[in-house]
Amino acid sequence: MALVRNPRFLNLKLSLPQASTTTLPCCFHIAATATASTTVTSCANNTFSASDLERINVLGSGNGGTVYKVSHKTTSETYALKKVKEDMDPTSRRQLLREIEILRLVDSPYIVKCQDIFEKPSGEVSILMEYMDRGTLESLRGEDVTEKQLALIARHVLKGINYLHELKIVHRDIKPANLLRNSKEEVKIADFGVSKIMVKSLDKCNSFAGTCAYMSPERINSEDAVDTEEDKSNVYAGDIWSFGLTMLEILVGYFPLLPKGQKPDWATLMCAVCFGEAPKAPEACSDDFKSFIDCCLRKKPSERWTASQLLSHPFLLRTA
Ligand SMILES: Nc1ncnc2c1ncn2[C@@H]1O[C@H](COP(=O)(O)OP(=O)(O)OP(=O)(O)O)[C@@H](O)[C@H]1O
Repeated sequence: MALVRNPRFLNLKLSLPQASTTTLPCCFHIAATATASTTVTSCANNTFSASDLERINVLGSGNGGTVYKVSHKTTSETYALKKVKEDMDPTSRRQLLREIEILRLVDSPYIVKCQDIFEKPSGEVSILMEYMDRGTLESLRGEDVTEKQLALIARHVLKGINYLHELKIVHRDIKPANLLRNSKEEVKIADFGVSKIMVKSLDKCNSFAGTCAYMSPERINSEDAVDTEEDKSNVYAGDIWSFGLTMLEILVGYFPLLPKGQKPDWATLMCAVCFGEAPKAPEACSDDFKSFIDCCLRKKPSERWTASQLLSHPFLLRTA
């Protein structure tokens, strides 16, 4: 039984499905003259060299590696450098390849920008990203977030989700730990390790990838939660469920699928998602917020609003 590390911001991870390739994309190769550290491919227009960067401190670490705050020696610009483990298992390697493929595709003010990607001859890969100086939305823990502040956060995240969905990318791991803030009050989506590009319109996306606490009912139990073909093909709705849970969690201050203070475990969580009522905003919240959450957290995927529809919801008008 998987126990949750933190009772407020949950992080129950499950493994990725098997993919057909574990090789780096063709553009991702080391030049013949490779030295200890080589710039391999650039996500943005600028090209960096790893030797131009100076480590300042560790920002955090996840399953795939460690993220450092670094400074560019000449420009003094600050960046975040994600160093991926060298001894990656095939699953982590697939995750990295997916992340790189998507980072090279996306360019939006609502997605954490990838500046460059480096690979050492030893196989160690580093991803240079824009630095988000306020960390993840988990850092809002213990803060009294008002509905107005939340509406601003929600607008940014939804714009990012809408951008991804227009590119036919499903993020599949929207949660507080994957949403980063900066002191310009911007919120951006990060971590594309379990995301998927929907190549064909009939691609299914019900695999168990991501953080299960934030998974929609249809991703946990595709048999029970979907009745119609429309439900089955609406793979993007899973991101809306995770987004709705995340927004509600930030406002109420605890994981909303379980009673406050209850220590969650796998079975309780799965029952709550699949068999319980969809979580609702507390009575004390505004009618607009209650309606917003209701539009995100409908158990049938086809009844959930899309990111584009939610961007016109009255709750967000207070940020316009
Ligand atoms: N661009 C960034 N700017 C500032 N801090 C960052 C940035 N990217 C990551 N971090 C910090 O580094 C931590 C680790 O990030 P990373 O993406 O490696 O792992 P994770 O998302 O927490 O876990 P996992 O990869 O296992 O899902 C984050 O929780 C965050 O605090």
